[in-house]
Amino acid sequence: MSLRPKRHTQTSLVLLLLFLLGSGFLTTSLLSYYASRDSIRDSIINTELPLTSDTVYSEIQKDLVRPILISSMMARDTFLRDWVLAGEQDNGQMTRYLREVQEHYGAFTSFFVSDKTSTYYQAKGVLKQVKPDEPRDVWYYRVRGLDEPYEINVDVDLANADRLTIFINYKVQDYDGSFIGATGVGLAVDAVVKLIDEYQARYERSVYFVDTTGRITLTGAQGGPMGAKVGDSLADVPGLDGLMEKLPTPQSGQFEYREQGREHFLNVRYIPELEWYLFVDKQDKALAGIRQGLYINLLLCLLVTAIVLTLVSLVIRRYQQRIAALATTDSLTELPNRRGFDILAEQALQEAQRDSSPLCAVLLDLDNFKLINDQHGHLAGDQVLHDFAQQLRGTLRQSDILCRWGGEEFILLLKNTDRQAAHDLAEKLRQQCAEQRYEIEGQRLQVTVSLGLSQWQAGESLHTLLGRTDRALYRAKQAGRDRVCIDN
Ligand SMILES: Nc1nc2c(ncn2[C@@H]2O[C@H](COP(=O)(O)OP(=O)(O)OP(=O)(O)O)[C@@H](O)[C@H]2O)c(=O)[nH]1
Repeated sequence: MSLRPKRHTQTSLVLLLLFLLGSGFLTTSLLSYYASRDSIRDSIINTELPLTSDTVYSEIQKDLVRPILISSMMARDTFLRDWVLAGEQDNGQMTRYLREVQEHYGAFTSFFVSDKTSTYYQAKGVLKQVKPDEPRDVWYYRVRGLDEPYEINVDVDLANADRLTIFINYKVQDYDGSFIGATGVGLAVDAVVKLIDEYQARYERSVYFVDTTGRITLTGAQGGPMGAKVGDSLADVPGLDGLMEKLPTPQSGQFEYREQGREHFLNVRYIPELEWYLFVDKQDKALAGIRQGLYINLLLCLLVTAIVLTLVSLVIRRYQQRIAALATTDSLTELPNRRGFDILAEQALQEAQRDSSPLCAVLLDLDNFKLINDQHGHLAGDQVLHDFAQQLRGTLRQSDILCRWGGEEFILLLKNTDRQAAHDLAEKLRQQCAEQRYEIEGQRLQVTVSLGLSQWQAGESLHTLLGRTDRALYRAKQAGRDRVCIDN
């Protein structure tokens, strides 16, 4: 015998819980993710990057701008100009002057080129004569035609075994403003590259310089963004499309862009002395960290939701089964009640219809039960009912359906049982009951039972079958009780 509870209430409750827990967890996880992301982004954009940029800028001031100032000072030096105007008499004086500047200010090289004699002076003496058709001297003739007072040029230094050098080439003019030569100092590029590497290591940022046209002018030893080299244009560097969208031509400001799924924060600052832009680029790692935190968080929420839902559905299912059992079970005899019988009988009738198997119904009614209650009390009556039910259950097969029909009346559905077999069984039950003695409070009570029996006819409804069975029972009572009557 099985009584199955319906599942749809449980499913909708579980779905509701899933929705509530899921949306709750998702909302809190996303809110905390966005809050931390915004605060990290805010701190990087508004504090960290500008601070780094300021620091790098001030170091640049010291390391790159200082040579410009020195060169500017040399160009305005009265000794230098007087010496040139006096006809460049004593080379030793100029050489000493350049050596003093180089040593005192820690420059890599120092030079003066006279426009009148085309002589290239440096700290160790006269280096050579500059010539317009010599490719290495192009810079000089360019400086001569400059509108601005100076230029910064990255070039090889003949005086220092052709080392790559940043030259500050300053125009020298006499007291009337006529061009009389070019002077300045040089800074070894590898020293500047080392400086950039130091910034990058210290601040964990990518630091490089770009000129006004977007061409990379100076990078660390590992190159610029995506390994780009000096001279490359940012627009031509593969993978920087995100940056180019935000910043087609260099300009100062804060920018955010994506490169191969990675978030970048960029601070760009114009250095007027160099006419270069300083790029300080931070590839975000903190945001990737909190994004990973979000995924772990969501995974945990999913796990908790799954555990909670599993537990809840187990509990619900258990209680549903309990409630269903309570609703369909008679508490005194622990047999199915009428509601339980309706479910079981419906299934039994369908089986009989499908298999064309015989099925019999038997109604059992204890005789003169009122007397038991009246003479021995209601509790004794309860005990008799309980013991009678147990006795019946013990005699019947597992497949037989036994229910308490109400009061002192029971109903029995016998599957795969024809009228004759059912009658034999009913007779056996009647005899058993008549022979049984119920031990209650020291007394041995005896009851008899009347039984009405009928066989189900194909296509017949449960209601009709029970009506016929009830009539058979009535006849058994009328005929004097303690007997079995079969409906014809
Ligand atoms: N103790 C007890 N008595 C019950 C219960 N249900 C019904 N009864 C009693 O059973 C008695 C049935 O009485 P009647 O319907 O007159 O039938 P009867 O006395 O058995 O007489 P017949 O059925 O005609 O043989 C009533 O007194 C009910 O109160 C129950 O759960 N416990």
